[in-house]
Amino acid sequence: MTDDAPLLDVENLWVRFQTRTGVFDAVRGISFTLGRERLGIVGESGSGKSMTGRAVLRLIRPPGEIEADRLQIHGEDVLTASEKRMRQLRGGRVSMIMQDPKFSLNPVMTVGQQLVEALRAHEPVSRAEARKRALATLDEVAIRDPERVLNLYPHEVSGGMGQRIMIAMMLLPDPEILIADEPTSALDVSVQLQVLDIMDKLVRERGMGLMFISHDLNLVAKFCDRIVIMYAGRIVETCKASELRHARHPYTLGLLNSVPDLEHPRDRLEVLQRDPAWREAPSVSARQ
Ligand SMILES: Nc1ncnc2c1ncn2[C@@H]1O[C@H](COP(=O)(O)OP(=O)(O)OP(=O)(O)O)[C@@H](O)[C@H]1O
Repeated sequence: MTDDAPLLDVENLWVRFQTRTGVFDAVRGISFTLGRERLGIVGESGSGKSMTGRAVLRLIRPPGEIEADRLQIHGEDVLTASEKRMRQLRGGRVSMIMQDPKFSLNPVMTVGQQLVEALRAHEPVSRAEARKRALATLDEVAIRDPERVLNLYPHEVSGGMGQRIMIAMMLLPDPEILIADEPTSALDVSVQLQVLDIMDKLVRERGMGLMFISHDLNLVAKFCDRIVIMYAGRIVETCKASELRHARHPYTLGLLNSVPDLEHPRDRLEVLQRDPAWREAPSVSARQ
């Protein structure tokens, strides 16, 4: 590991699946880096966002295959790491938050048991110490009465609280990188922003790198420092969030215009027109 290495360094990443009808490339030669910043990965369904996030942790299940010229977590090669090492990295240095906490939390263990186990899997701490840290972290994600919540089972908590518990669990081992894959899309709109705010605050305070995967370009623009736009497994455009208004690619413009805006309602929403040439254009590099 070298200290000046980016937290994530990805060059020419491919994710491919052998299917009955031939080879399908879900990610087609993308390159990006992640520093201590909030990087948004945006694109429509099927554009390869989730596969990119999963590939970083080598979580692509067979028959899926990963290929890359470089795939490094803070200077460490993911492609050649042992499975044992990958288990240490997952949930240790790199945490991943998925869409729906109900599927990520174990239904037959209390919240407290899961938080304690999650921490003890990565650090040799006593149960008492792990419990203390779990309580402190629940407090950080704005959960009132954390003592009571530790004794609850996942079905006894609301979606918003479940997702905050997941965030607490992922942050307990103090990761350097957080990969959040549509972390709030299963939540009510009112709870979404609350959960995002908490995540944002923690990422900033801890100086972590965040890879935020979402189909919602407007949300990502508010919440991230830098944006990568994916289409058909490639990066078609990348820019600072603050410069999104200068975006040029018609796909990016289409994504910006294809969502309803309550402040500026329009009679008709634009239909995203696709040009077959976008598929074939070379991927843009989002390395810094
Ligand atoms: N086991 C598989 N075999 C073949 N193709 C697959 C397999 N798993 C995923 N894919 C394909 O890979 C492509 C990229 O999927 P991915 O989940 O990364 O998209 P996404 O951009 O995250 O979309 P979503 O927002 O719907 O999750 C999709 O077209 C999907 O159908």
